Amino acid sequence: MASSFSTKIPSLSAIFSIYTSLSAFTMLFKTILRKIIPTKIRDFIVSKFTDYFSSYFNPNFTFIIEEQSDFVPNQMFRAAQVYLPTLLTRISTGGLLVSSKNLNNPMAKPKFGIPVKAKITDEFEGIPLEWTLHSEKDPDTNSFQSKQIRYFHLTCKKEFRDKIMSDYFSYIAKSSVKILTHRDNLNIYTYNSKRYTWESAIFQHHTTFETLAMEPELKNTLIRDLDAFSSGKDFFKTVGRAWKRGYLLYGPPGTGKSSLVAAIANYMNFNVYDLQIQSVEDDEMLRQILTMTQNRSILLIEDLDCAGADKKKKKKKKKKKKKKKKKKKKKKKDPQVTLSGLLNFVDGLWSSCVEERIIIFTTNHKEKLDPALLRPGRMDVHILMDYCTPAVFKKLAALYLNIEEHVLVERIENMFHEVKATPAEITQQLMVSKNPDVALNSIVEFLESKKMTKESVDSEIKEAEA
Ligand SMILES: Nc1ncnc2c1ncn2[C@@H]1O[C@H](COP(=O)(O)OP(=O)(O)OP(=O)(O)O)[C@@H](O)[C@H]1O
Repeated sequence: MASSFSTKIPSLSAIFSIYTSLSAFTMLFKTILRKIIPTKIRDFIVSKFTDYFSSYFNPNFTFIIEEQSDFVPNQMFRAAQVYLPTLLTRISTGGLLVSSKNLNNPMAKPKFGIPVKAKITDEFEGIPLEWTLHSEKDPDTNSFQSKQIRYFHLTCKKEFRDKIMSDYFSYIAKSSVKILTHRDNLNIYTYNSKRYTWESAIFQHHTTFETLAMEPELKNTLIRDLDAFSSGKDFFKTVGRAWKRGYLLYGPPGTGKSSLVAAIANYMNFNVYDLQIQSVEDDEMLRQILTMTQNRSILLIEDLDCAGADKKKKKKKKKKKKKKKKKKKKKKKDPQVTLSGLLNFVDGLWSSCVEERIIIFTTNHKEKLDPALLRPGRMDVHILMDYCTPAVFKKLAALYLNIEEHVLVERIENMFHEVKATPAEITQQLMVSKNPDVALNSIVEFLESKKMTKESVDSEIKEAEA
């Protein structure tokens, strides 16, 4: 029995020789593989094997939702950004971001946000889900730039993948629209070109259509226009137009253009993106900046005549180009955004990258703007915010002094035929006192002195001409 057992077990030297042959064969095989198969193909095969085995054994499936998709903001990322703060109580790991941006009210309730790497659980029709926000430095930026790439991971069990794809994402999109429609605070954003990002602050401008003095007919027309825009999603789709509306507000300084923007934002419940176009380097940067804005928002470009969209600047630019050929100039400080770059967003292909967008340009000098901007179809509505008229004055007096009538009202209204005053100037006088006699007399004095100054300037001009 002992002898038959010993004959079945190979000797130690036999095992060693088999091991040596196998190792030699493996090494030879590896060397041949390395020599015959190019590195790229080898890596591909290895990664396929790894993917296959890891996905075979991993019961989960992960959706990756990047902030930018093909250089355009990913609407699903935005929807998740709006939706997830409603689930903050379900953060399972990590902490919470706490911030308070309400400069006007330090006692205001702080806002809570999702930190990077924190895990948030959700449940959809009984399916457990887990969200995680990730952020990495963009490998395409150099060491002086700090651009980050952000993306969400949404993980579920593999068997629910199709259900999530078909129903959950549309649920998130709908929820985010609902949340945005009923938001408590509006934000105003300004672009930080060093950090490549829009920075926000709470927008607390109290001007509404109630407190804005405008010709009543003009105000009503504007409100009707905004209502039609707001409920016009299907209409815009049917006629094949992007769901956006452009307003050009023009008129002298102090006539209420900025106040009107605030009234529109409050009426529509839209955030405001206030773009200082002078700080935008070129059309490419403009495209990137504007595609980072959100739906249901106002894009505001103030003082457009100072922003490279006026006729003179265009001519100047041509001259500059010629000069540049002769002599290389130092860094240019003029904005490089071209009119066509701007128009691309007003009515070009890029205008459709954000939905329910209001674009507002303001200018003190409409006559200086390039006619291309004023052509029909470019800015849908042109609104003149002008010097005080009797109707505007009556509204201001009612707002500031709570009066409908006064002996001085007619006198002041007649004075507006002889001397121009802006609503800003009139409100300054109305602030002098809450007593109507004092405040209205102050307006009379102010208008008299303005009239005298105007008359003396006119006579000086006449003398100089003579
Ligand atoms: N139409 C108006 N109704 C009520 N208040 C007004 C109106 N116009 C001006 N005001 C008052 O004057 C202030 C300055 O007005 P606002 O900044 O809106 O004018 P603007 O036309 O935008 O001026 P600018 O062209 O210099 O930016 C406002 O804060 C507001 O108090």
